Amino acid sequence: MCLIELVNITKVYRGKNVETKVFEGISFEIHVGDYIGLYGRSGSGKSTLLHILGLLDRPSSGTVKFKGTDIGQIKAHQFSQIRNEHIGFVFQDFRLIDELTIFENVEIPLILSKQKCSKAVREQKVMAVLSKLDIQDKRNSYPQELSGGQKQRVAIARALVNEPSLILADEPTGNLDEQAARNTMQILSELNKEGTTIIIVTHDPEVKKYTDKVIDMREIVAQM
Ligand SMILES: Nc1ncnc2c1ncn2[C@@H]1O[C@H](COP(=O)(O)OP(=O)(O)OP(=O)(O)O)[C@@H](O)[C@H]1O
Repeated sequence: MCLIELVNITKVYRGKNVETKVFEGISFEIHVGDYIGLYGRSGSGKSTLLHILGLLDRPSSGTVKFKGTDIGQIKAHQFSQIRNEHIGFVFQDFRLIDELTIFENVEIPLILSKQKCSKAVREQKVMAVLSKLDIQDKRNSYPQELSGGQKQRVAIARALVNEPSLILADEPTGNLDEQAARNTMQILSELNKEGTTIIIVTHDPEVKKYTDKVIDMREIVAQM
């Protein structure tokens, strides 16, 4: 089943003096259950593509369909609603909020979700993902009190709490030592086995051992 369909996508950044065409006329599909590594050299457009797949940005032209819905045809608030409910993000620098506890950080997507749930349900959902990621004992700690690997587990818990169809991970192992990186990749593999579609942007060749498919930016640009 097709989760995301990109048809004839072009992305051009128009600055004051410079116009950068990142890619032109690319088409491909992401299927439910895919575990994809997105590779390419620095500046090749990986983040740009990830932002389009994650509904953080729109292409300059072409069609993006998410679960069959043409996202070019929907209003801005629906666009962010689909993103909130269906997509979880994991970043290299974790992006946890320092002023909030681990519990509160993981609770954020539930508070932002349009499908409001009670405090008791939020508590139950947050504790379930914290336990799944084996970080429940840190619920009252603050991000700066955790190791890099623990922070990334919290970030994965936050990405998961809304039970998204898709997880997009931008260099998730980039700030981790070898052990924590392996642990993070094992967690993502488990989630994929449980049915979550995952796309990982990476420079790390080790990640290829885990993913099932590769999107190489060189091939995408070669389509142009
Ligand atoms: N907001 C922007 N405005 C103008 N140009 C941009 C913008 N964002 C990215 N670019 C340009 O688009 C191209 C692709 O950038 P992008 O960040 O997608 O690459 P990347 O493959 O993710 O790189 P890296 O691995 O270094 O993060 C680059 O030439 C970059 O300068």
